Amino acid sequence: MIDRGQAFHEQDPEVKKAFYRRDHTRRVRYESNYDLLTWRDSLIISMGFSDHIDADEIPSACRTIAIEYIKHVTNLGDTLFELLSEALGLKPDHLTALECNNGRHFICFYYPACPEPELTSGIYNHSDATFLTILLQDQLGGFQVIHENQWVDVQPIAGALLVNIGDLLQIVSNNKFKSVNHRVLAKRVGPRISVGWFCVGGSVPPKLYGPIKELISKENPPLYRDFLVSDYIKQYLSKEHGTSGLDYFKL
Ligand SMILES: O=C(O)CCC(=O)C(=O)O
Ligand SMILES: [Fe+2]
Repeated sequence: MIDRGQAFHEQDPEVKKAFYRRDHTRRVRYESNYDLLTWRDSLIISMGFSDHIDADEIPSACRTIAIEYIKHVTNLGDTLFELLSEALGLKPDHLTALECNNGRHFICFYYPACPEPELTSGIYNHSDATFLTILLQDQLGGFQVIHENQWVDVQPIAGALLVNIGDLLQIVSNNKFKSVNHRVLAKRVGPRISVGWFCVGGSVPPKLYGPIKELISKENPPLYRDFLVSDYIKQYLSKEHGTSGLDYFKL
């Protein structure tokens, strides 16, 4: 997947141009220098509105492997949601019944070598506005998480996947799970390739989420108000970089 993702990003710009769009309703799109604060390009396949992927829409450089990868990572996500449900003391299908595994986005990132890495970042400090994120990274390194107020390198391990809890899972679990702040450093060496699988929950028709009722009691009152994923994302995007939308939904 890493090799074919790199192959897509290293094609002639004329070929990539066909996928370049800023229209977020498009299911397959290529973004370059999206917000100028990040030193990376992205190939996005959104399955947010429907699960069906039209193979012809996916760039031929990575089509076969991307379809295969999405199938496997979606299965893995389903299994993780079962385990996470059980860890909360709920039935295994609880989180999938809430459609936390829906609203999936596959993104293949390309972080080019950067001549002045101290002036930018691969992706700035943030937590994900997702329920769950599964990442595949190459061997270059640069991914860091905050641990005890310090940035700690997450060393790549060949064949390993990185799983991050996102803000939305923190809310529905009423803080039993915590989303993690992370970033990717820009580097003089590159490119770094990573592949993310993000799921932001059911949004068609819009679904109201909030702390799971079974986790609420007199001793554990709800810490957040109910919200629509679209409202959460709107709030998240309106914030300064490095702050999540969690505070806005706190009771
Ligand atoms: O590229 C990576 O390894 C992480 C990307 C990331 O954190 C994000 O896009 O939210
Ligand atoms: Fe992230």
